[in-house]
Amino acid sequence: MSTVLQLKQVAKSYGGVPALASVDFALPGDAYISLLGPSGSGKTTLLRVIAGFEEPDSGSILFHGERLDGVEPHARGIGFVFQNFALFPHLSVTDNVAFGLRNRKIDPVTDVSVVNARVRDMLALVGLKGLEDRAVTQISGGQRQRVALARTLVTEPKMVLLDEPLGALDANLRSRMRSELKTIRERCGVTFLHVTGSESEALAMGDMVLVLDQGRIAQAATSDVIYNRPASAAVARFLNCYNLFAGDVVDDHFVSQTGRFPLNASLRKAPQPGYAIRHDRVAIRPFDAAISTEEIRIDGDFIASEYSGAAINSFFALGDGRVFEVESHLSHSRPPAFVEKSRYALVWKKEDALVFG
Ligand SMILES: Nc1ncnc2c1ncn2[C@@H]1O[C@H](COP(=O)(O)OP(=O)(O)OP(=O)(O)O)[C@@H](O)[C@H]1O
Repeated sequence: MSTVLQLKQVAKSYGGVPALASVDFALPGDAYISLLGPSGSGKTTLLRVIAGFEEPDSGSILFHGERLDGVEPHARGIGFVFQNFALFPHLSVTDNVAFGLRNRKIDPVTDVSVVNARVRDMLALVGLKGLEDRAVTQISGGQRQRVALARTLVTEPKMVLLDEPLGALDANLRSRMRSELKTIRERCGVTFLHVTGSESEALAMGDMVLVLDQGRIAQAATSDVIYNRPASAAVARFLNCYNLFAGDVVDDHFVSQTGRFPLNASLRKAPQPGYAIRHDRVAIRPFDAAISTEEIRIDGDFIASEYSGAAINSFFALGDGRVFEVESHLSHSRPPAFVEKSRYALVWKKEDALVFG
């Protein structure tokens, strides 16, 4: 697949503090890309640099093989959808969408019948037929999101950047708009780069997921690889589904404050040593249960459980005061009710742990 956008060692600092330390990646055409990172990792800065609202201090950005240095934002052919949608409140749905087309700096469209036809097609594409004359103050949040998208897409950008596009919507609408956005992207065939702080959104939407950590790409891979094989303890932490231990690899053990975990062979190269076991890879057994030689056990005092539809998440206090989480999927069997403050064995297979060293 051809490369649409390539960043090489892009860096940007504010007042001597790096927001982007050194960013390298290449994005394929016709794909949905999620950009995931915690608050302050540089996501918005990265989008602004790609869009041309900020110039990088160093490094290069190539769009369809051409360097973008000094190219004005409106001349880049890159659309931008803002988190708060930035619609004109006094204009109708149609006029909001037409605005970008009539007023763009390069090649504005002045023929009314052409504008009307393009806007009509675009409103149909994003599912807003019938709402053409409504004021944008008289439509729902999800519909406003679609107007913002239509207004960007009508200018036929070669790529679209979306900054937390679902952040302003309620939880219900957010999950509906995930599949809407993916469908709309498939219809128009351009690459979307979607910034989000939500790991579930990033994994659900991205054909490829970029994980940003302290101004660097910590991992770029498919959702499946990111989820099952995070490249570092930092990536595992952002996924919110791993218990993590700091410590060191000593001979064939990982030694942490909580205990010494025997290792199986594979060790992943990473900037920091760490040990990770996914919440749903852990079994909760009675305190007096025995384990096999292939298993690892730690003890924890039950704190509480949280029911979340398809799963129950149970929390345990470890000897060092840390909280350890176990996810039991209800498609297996429902776990018994655990007794508060009672001690249980928390057991996993050696081979299920990820060990970074
Ligand atoms: N205009 C600015 N002036 C000074 N510092 C800035 C500016 N913009 C961003 N920063 C700093 O750069 C770093 C990265 O910020 P950025 O907004 O890109 O992060 P983010 O990942 O988008 O965060 P969030 O998810 O909270 O929006 C932060 O430390 C931030 O304080």
